[in-house]
Amino acid sequence: MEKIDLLKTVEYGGCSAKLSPTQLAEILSKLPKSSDERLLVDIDTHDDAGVYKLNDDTALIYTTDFFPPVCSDPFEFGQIAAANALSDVYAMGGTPIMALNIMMFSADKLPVEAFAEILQGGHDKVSEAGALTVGGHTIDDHPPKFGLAVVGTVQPDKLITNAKAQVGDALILTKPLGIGALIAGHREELAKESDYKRALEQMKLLNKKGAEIMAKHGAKAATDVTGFGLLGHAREIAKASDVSLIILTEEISFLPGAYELYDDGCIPGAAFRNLDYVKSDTEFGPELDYNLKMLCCDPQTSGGLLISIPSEKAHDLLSDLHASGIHDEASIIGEVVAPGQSRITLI
Ligand SMILES: Nc1ncnc2c1ncn2[C@@H]1O[C@H](COP(=O)(O)OP(=O)(O)OP(=O)(O)O)[C@@H](O)[C@H]1O
Ligand SMILES: [Mg+2]
Repeated sequence: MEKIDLLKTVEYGGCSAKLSPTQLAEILSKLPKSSDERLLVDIDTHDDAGVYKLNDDTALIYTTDFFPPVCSDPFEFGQIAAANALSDVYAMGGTPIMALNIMMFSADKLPVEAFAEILQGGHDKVSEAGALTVGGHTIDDHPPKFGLAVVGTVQPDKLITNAKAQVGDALILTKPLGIGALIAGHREELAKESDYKRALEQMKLLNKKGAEIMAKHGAKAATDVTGFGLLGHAREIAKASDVSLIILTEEISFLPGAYELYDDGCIPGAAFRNLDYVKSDTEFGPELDYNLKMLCCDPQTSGGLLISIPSEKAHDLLSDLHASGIHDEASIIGEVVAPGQSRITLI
């Protein structure tokens, strides 16, 4: 059988395919609100998932994410899409328990083997997460899209949201930035193969361990960094928590090759869209390097966790991330300060 290349089916894959955050925010602001005292997290705070309290011991976390191919290999695409969908449960401090496959695939346009391999890849990550695939839904559509709807659980008093960052907290990012750069660079045949492979590994890496470590250290606020880039998702934390954030670019880890790609002008369109979303309430330091500024808007697919934790606990949390052996590049990238004129200051 001829090797299937899913990237040939799309222009924008992965989380770069998300609707612009500016348009999404406008549409959501007009949606009728669901109100119920058991609803612990709703759309209002643009958080990673909805959360519903069943009783004093258990709340349900409910989320979905799906997108077009972000890589060539169907099995790997399935793994990445599933890792990305599961990530929202981890960002809320929860444990995924069940998943449904969401699949759009046209058997007229692609060999059905690709369909099976995407599902196998998804199943592989759902199993690694310790959750169960319990069904799904498929419609005929091209280019293909795949993702999950995931249900997780959390003890209500251990719930982590994007609305609980507090002045004095330190900000920790668990994975390096630059995934969007490497995907675009690979498509343009500008990225080194080894650098691109590194990006694939980061996308496949579950945020499970990072989430366990942040829960162990009592973090109260977090989100996962995906299509809106570091600044877009940081802004959601700042707004929902009514605080401001100072982010230091020199403390951020970037994937090898990402800076060089941006320097060569290989910047995904979604990075400009993300900049547009944050620029009105972000202050950029006068000496900030242009490529670093844009990399902070780089669209991530299955990116890391952005954690807000009291500063006195931050170093222990960071040590545990490094000791895990899978988050060597995690770092403290900034701090939470009282709300000021700008939601974010990027230096
Ligand atoms: N079609 C929609 N209808 C209702 N709410 C939506 C819709 N699309 C997005 N949202 C809500 O908008 C907010 C932001 O969504 P978004 O998909 O960016 O976040 P997310 O679920 O954390 O995904 P990711 O982790 O990939 O960024 C969330 O509260 C989400 O539930
Ligand atoms: Mg999220």
